[in-house]
Amino acid sequence: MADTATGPEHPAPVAEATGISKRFGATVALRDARISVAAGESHALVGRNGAGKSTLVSILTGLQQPDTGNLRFSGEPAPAVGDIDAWRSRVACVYQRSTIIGDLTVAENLFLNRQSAGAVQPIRWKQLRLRAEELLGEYGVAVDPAARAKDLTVEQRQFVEIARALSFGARFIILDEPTAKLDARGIGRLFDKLRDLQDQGVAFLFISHHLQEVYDLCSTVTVYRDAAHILTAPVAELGHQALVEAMTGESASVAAVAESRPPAARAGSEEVLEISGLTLPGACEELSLSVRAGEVIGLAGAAASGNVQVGEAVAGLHRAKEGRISVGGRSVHTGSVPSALAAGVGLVPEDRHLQGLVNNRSVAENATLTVTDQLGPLGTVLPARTRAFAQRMIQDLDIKTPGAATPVSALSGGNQQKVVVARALATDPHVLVAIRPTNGVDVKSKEFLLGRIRQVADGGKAALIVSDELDDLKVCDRVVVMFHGRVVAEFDRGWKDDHLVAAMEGVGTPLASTVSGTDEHGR
Ligand SMILES: Nc1ncnc2c1ncn2[C@@H]1O[C@H](COP(=O)(O)OP(=O)(O)OP(=O)(O)O)[C@@H](O)[C@H]1O
Repeated sequence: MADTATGPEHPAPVAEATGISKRFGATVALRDARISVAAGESHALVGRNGAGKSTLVSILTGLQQPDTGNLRFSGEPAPAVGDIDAWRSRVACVYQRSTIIGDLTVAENLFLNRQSAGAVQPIRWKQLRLRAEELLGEYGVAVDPAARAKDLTVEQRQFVEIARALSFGARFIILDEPTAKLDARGIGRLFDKLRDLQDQGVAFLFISHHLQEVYDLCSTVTVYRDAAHILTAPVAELGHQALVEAMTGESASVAAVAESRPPAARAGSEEVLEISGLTLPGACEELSLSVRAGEVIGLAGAAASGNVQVGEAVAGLHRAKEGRISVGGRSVHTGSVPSALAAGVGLVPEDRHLQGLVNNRSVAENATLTVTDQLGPLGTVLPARTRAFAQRMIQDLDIKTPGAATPVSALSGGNQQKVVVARALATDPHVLVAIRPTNGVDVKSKEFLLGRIRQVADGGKAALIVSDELDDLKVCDRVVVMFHGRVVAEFDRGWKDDHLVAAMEGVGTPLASTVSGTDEHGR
């Protein structure tokens, strides 16, 4: 920004970073990058997977030191490394993954390490709870201070983290993909809260791969590409196409996946996946669904709909109380992962951290975990074959990594997700169950991933995409919508966004109706 004058009329930016460079070994994560967030501003930071966003966040929050560059908060130099309290009073970050401790109560989490006035004074639990109640009340967060943190919803947990940040005095909060695990209503409530806080002078740096959220929430946007700052502009002056072009450096149309019409499933083709009368306690009741060879079916639903559990059950992760799941006509023992694997089910799990990756292992090992039997004779695993196999996947899915031997933990979030998808595809599954497969993946890489899932079906297999992301669902031949454990609607290709969203929210579409037509893009 050209105007750097400060004073009562022009307060210094709450955060300003200039000339920031950071390397990890041979990887340049940031090159002479910059950002400036004004007081009370809602500023978006966008870029493709691996562009350097999370690295910037770790520098802005004092977790990592830049190799070069300057960092100031409200005009003052950044605190010394390790002065945690000083950093906390300037900036806080709400991550996609929780930083609060599940076994502690909300009150304990809020006042962790500051329960009592002095080291020798005992903790007064009742007082702690009252202070927590007061604090949560002040920021309008309706959460019981006595509740265990692990029992909170993602949304409640984020609100607690925001309240905790504000209570340290921070007036600058970074949100790193905060909506990734929220459904539409949860996102709406989060945005309402952020707007309230913004009215009170709190500034945000908002990171998201959902560009519509940038338009809905932010006034300014900064784009990083290949470790460098590309532009900063008022959101209102930058159209969607221009924003994507800045992110990708290409002028290609962004809507390639949505607009490319995949071939319809072959009429009369065999049923590859059949779910009949499935009851999973607490998740779904008497649910039936079938997917034919050549089909990609969407199983849509909001957070409590049960769609994720149904997908997981197909992969053997949940035992059914009643009902049957069969793949290629063969029954799968519900609750048995080996049985599902043997039947040819591949899974992209919901949480790549909990169910997906082995962090300290290489990209090659992670990508080939499911196919070790193909990597050498008689139970041996040949490193050269593993590398070659992984190399193909790295190219196939456009995974940004220095090499196949790089530990998967050194990859950016979106590239880790691609490794998870690569692993599921490696087995050449008969049925691919992909749960929110493009979570954390940038707009361009989404095309690759969804295109690859489409190819599974086009090759005569079947795919089930379990998601509430409209972009994920647009590649599907048919979308089945669940609400509170039951199928409430079914949409053929060409559905309208608002109809599908309404069905996921449990309004509108009557039970089992089939809705089709032309969507707003004329498809
Ligand atoms: N600890 C690390 N060790 C080695 N390389 C790293 C490390 N952290 C990040 N990198 C590399 O730095 C680059 C920037 O990664 P970063 O996580 O900042 O990207 P990002 O823009 O946040 O991506 P995403 O959208 O996928 O989250 C990537 O090439 C990544 O592999």
